[in-house]
This record gives sequence, structure tokens and C-alpha cells, in this order.
Amino acid sequence: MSNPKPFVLRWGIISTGRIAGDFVEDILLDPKTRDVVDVIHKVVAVGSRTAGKAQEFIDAKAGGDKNIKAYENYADVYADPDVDAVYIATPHTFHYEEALAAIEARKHVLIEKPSTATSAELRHLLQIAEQKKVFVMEAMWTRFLPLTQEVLKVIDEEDLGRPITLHADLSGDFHIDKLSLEHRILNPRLGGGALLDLGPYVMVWAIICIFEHSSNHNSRPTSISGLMLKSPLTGVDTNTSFTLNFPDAQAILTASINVNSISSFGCNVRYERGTVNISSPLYCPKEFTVKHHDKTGRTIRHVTRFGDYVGGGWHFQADEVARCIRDGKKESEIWSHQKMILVMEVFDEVRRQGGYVFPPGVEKVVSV
Ligand SMILES: NC(=O)C1=CN([C@@H]2O[C@H](COP(=O)(O)OP(=O)(O)OC[C@H]3O[C@@H](n4cnc5c(N)ncnc54)[C@H](OP(=O)(O)O)[C@@H]3O)[C@@H](O)[C@H]2O)C=CC1
Ligand SMILES: O=C1OC[C@@H](O)[C@H](O)[C@H]1O
Repeated sequence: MSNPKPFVLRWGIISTGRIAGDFVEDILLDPKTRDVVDVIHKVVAVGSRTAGKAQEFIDAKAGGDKNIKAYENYADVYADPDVDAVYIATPHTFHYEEALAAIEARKHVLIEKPSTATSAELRHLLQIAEQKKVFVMEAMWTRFLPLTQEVLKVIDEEDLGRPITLHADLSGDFHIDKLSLEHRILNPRLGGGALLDLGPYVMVWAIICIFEHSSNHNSRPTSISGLMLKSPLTGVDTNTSFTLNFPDAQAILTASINVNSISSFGCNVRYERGTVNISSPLYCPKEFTVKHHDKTGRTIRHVTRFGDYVGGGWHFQADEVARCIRDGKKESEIWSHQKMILVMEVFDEVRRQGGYVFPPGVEKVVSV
């Protein structure tokens, strides 16, 4: 029997920065290169605030495809009847207002990480999305990588027991002394700093390895404690650490994220009967090792697995979006609204304890 025709998802792209380009290049790859035959992606429109940039972007990232419309604002993308879903790739503090405009226009939405600047903004977006009956997901690409699926499978098959501790570390050297103070990593008006930029990637592993573990029964952490070191340049956090407890699973997460160092340690999860080490960088690890120990703590077996694929890795999340929309879902079961909200609530609390207050006007929703 021949395969049914693949479902085609028609994307509008909001903004023309770095990650928008990476995403478009990935979704335009032939899905067969990743063994996908049920969905396919088309880019039909690109919007930019800046005259000429959308067309330049189409030329550079989509081979100048004449069928893609270049708009010199974002609103025309939301109004375009040919667009099914929009991908929002502006700096963090504009995710809320752009996603809201898209949802109001009844477009499905994939929003770059972090979903919004605060949990209040996210809750409001999700309320409106429910009313408008559209799909919303944070672009948590790491959750959809083949290696991540493999980690979950191995944890399950290898009978490691319940998780006890998870240590996650992610750093990037943004050369902040040389950056413009307007750069999104340094500018507090753009939600700059380590927590909102890199924090999503330690949280995804906490969610995979602890929150989703059967021993946790979907329970949220009951205690959050955070520390921040701030840049004297603009006051955003350059180094942040936080700890979460998951009392149901009897597990603790400790995380460290930094924007001024190139060395990252990855993630170590200690289970009752072994450990899992996920390589750095945590947003796109290429290998992991599972070790089993005996009652004395001696390693009795270890397995290392590697993951590779064609493309940058941003297309797997797009496949999830297409399948969910095809099936009439309003959220992904894999990266659900509950998980997105949990992440934003942790960030709110770590920012509160770290004394990171956004400049006036940045937070668009005060409480929901
Ligand atoms: N998933 C991943 O791997 C990654 C995700 N990200 C996330 O994507 C988002 C964008 O990051 P990145 O692509 O690196 O950012 P860039 O600065 O490269 O691009 C952001 C784009 O947003 C648009 N924009 C709208 N308003 C503003 C504003 N006030 N200031 C600056 N730009 C604005 C601009 O496009 P235009 O002028 O065309 O409108 C700009 O090019 C962030 O939220 C970040 O967390 C970033 C990197 C990797
Ligand atoms: O999402 C991201 O992943 C890679 C980092 O370099 C980048 O700053 C961040 O936004």
C-alpha cells in the first residue's frame, strides 16, 4: 500500500536574526533525510521590522524562492491567509506580544525559548490560545532530538531506579566585554543574561530526567533557591545557579549557567543503580554514557551512545508542531503547556531571589 500524502505545514517566519535562519534552513531540508515521510514544511512568508531584510533573508536562507512573500513588518505575516503557523524568533521580551498578535489572528505558534519573559505573560497567552483554538509550543528543540529519545529509552530499559540528583551545567562565552550594550545577551530590555537564555536547557533535562520520571508522579518542585551574579555593565545575570527539590521523587536538581565561560560540564544524573552522563552542550548533546554500579558503587557495565543527523537539529521540533496541528491538537504532549509554565515559574522565582528586575515596561502582563 502506498503512503498517504504528507501533511504540509505552511510557515510564516517572524524576524530575520540568527536562529530564524537556522530554523528555516533546517525545515527546508528534505524530511526523508531524517526518515520523516508523514509531514513536510513550506516557508510561505517572512516578516522583518527592517526594509529589505526579509528579502535578503529569503535569498540567503531559502535560495531566493520567489513563492515566499517578504513583508516589511510582522503584522502582514499574521494577516496572510496562506500562513498556517508562525515561528517567533525575536528577542525574549517580544515573544509575548508577537505570539499574542499571531494567536489573535488565529495562527498556530511556535515560540523561541524562553516562551515569554514571565510566567504571567505565558499564562495569558495560553488562555487566549485556548479561546482562539490554536496550537502553541515553546521551541524546546532539545526535547525532540533523536539522542534525547534515546536517553529516555535507555533510562527505561536499563532499570536504573529512581533519580536522586541531577547536576546540570551550561555556559557560553559571549565575550560580553566586547558586546554592544544593546545586544540581547546584555540588554535587560531584551531579557538579557544567563538565566533566560541558557536556563531553558538545564530545565529541559530536569523535566526529562526527574519531572517526567514515574517516581515523581508529575509533581512540581516545592522549593526553589537561586543565586545570581550580575554584570556591572547592565545588571543582567552573567552567572546564575539554582536548586530545585522534587520531594515526590526524592530528587534534587542543581544547575549552573554562565554567559562568560566556554567550558560546560553537561549533565550528570545519579540514579539508585547507576548514573547517566549527558555531554555538553546541553542544548544539543552528541553523546551520553550510562553506567551501572553494584552495591559497593563499583561500575559493572557501561554503555555510550552517539547521536547524529542531517541538519542543525531544529527540524525535529517543527515535525512535532506539524503532527500536532494535523491531528487537531492544541498542545504537544511531549512539551506540554504544563511544562512550559513550570519552567517560567522557576525562572520568575530565581529572578526574584537574584534581584533581577526588568526595566519598566518590559513585563506586559503583571498577573494572571
Ligand atoms: N533554539 C536555539 O538554538 C536558539 C534560540 N534562540 C532564541 O531566539 C531568540 C532570538 O535570538 P537570536 O536569533 O540569537 O537573536 P538575533 O538578535 O540574532 O535576532 C533577533 C531578531 O529579532 C528581531 N527583533 C525584533 N525586535 C528586536 C529588538 N528590539 N532588538 C533586536 N532585534 C529585534 C530582529 O529581526 P528583524 O529586524 O528582521 O525584525 C532580529 O534580527 C531569543 O529568544 C533566543 O533565546 C537564540 C539562539 C539559538
Ligand atoms: O538557545 C541558545 O542556544 C545556543 C546559545 O548559543 C544561544 O545563546 C542560545 O540562545
